[in-house]
Amino acid sequence: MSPAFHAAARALLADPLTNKGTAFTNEERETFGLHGLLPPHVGTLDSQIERRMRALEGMKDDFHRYAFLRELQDSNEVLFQALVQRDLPRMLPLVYTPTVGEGCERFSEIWRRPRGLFLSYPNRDRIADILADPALDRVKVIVVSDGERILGLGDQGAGGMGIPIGKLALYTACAGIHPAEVLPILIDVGTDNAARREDPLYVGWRNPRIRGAEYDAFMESFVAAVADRFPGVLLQWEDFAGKNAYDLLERYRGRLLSFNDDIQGTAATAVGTLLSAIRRTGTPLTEQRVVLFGAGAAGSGVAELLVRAMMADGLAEAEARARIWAVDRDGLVLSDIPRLPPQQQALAHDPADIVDWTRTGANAIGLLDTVANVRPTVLIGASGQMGAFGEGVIRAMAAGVAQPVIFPLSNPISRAEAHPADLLAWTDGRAIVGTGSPFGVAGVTQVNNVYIFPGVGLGALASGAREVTDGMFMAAARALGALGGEGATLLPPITRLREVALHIAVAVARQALVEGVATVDPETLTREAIAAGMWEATYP
Ligand SMILES: NC(=O)C1=CN([C@@H]2O[C@H](COP(=O)(O)OP(=O)(O)OC[C@H]3O[C@@H](n4cnc5c(N)ncnc54)[C@H](O)[C@@H]3O)[C@@H](O)[C@H]2O)C=CC1
Ligand SMILES: CC(=O)C(=O)O
Ligand SMILES: [Mg+2]
Repeated sequence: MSPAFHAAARALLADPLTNKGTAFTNEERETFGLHGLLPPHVGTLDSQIERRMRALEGMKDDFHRYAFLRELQDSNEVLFQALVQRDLPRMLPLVYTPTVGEGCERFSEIWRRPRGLFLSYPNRDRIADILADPALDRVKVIVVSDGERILGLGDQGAGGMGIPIGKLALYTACAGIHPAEVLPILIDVGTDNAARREDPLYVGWRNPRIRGAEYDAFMESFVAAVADRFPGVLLQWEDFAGKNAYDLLERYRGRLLSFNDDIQGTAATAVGTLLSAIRRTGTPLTEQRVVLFGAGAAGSGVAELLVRAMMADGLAEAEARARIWAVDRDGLVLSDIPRLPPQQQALAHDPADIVDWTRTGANAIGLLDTVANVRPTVLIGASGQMGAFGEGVIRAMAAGVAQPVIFPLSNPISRAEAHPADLLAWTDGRAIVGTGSPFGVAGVTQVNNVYIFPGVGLGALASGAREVTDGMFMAAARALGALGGEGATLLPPITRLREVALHIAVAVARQALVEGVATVDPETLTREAIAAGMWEATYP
């Protein structure tokens, strides 16, 4: 064997996209010169899964399981995906929320080998060169974050890369996007998290965050380079903080096929779940009274899609907005509060609306007073504030409604507004509860945008959409809501996420056709055709 042949054999094993480990057959070992590099046993995907499951169960905690699975993904993509897909309810909490939160906080500690791209500010003039890598020729889906608002855990800098990696693992697991077609990107413009910067192991750029015009110029070069290198790529903005989340979405949704998962994906998830919930309670959407706690990207996204859904059901815009109340860090969002961010101005009530409210204090109106006066049928948390839904608030809500719908959406578990078991206890089991992360409490639905983004992405790509419209998210929400749940839960179980993604993809693709943003022949856009394009985790 020539030196080149030996090198090629090693490269085959080193590349997670080609490595089959012990599952290389004897013929393949012969052809590719793998004899000796592998032990003599010829395994199967099943036996490999069994071995990894045993290793996983022997580990001391979920963080180590997360690190183990990341290493497996970096050594053998088929095996990683087959393992994840075989037991999604067990694996999702390990590769995604809640464990991915700790995975981001401790990203530098478990850094082993590269995955995806780090586009750091010092490399701002090299973006096109970096993207030119032929290994990226097949990329169809990008998830990008700048790490500033990682779940409810704040600024994690370069460690935020755990989120694009996790989201894209789910694009493959749920929407069947081939692992060679996904690209996680971390925009490293520094971090304002001093603990990260001062950590000697930190792998990111040790600099306070670049902001303002420099940041905008950097993002502009990034988008221009992506549009040039990957025409038609679907780009998902993820876990950007505050104003950047809105600005990037609005600035670029017409230039790139793109959406913001925290604003739009979360909105479709929450509205879809709510549509399922109201089939249980029997109260129409147009009669719901909704209190949102935390009116940032996720909360305001939910509110705007709710307004749209209520208007579709017959309310005037003002009537819909009158039914939604937002509480943020300065209390009830009112139009006379100075310097409200634009997304909150749209949700603000007139102070005249509350003149006859009973109040427990003279200052800002908090959640308890809001709940006591609005008597909401629905309470949604997207604040990242652990325990914000306390017993008093929940009992006040439950006093006014037979089946309170309560969704503490914040992730990970350490940031949830309430523990679902408490919500059930304080409402004598009457509450209909949905949480962002899985708590393992029977009858509680996981209300997480993983129910939406894989299907929206798949539908947008399948239809060759020129943009991802708000109508496509509304269609996704309705499709999700129509699926309903099993037993007390509102959505299909996690085991069925692949079916859910396909179902949503079909609805999204049809909506793209209706709105005239699809570019493929409508005849070809069948459920069967979309399903046929979904990659299965088996060895070639
Ligand atoms: N379940 C799901 O699918 C999703 C859950 N989330 C979760 O929602 C949370 C928020 O995410 P984003 O909206 O993107 O963040 P964000 O930072 O845009 O919004 C958070 C909002 O909460 C407000 N807030 C902070 N402290 C508060 C307090 N003490 N009282 C009232 N309001 C307070 C902030 O002022 C801000 O407006 C995170 O924990 C995130 O993990 C986000 C997206 C999807
Ligand atoms: C689920 C998600 O996207 C988040 O918590 O940010
Ligand atoms: Mg997110």
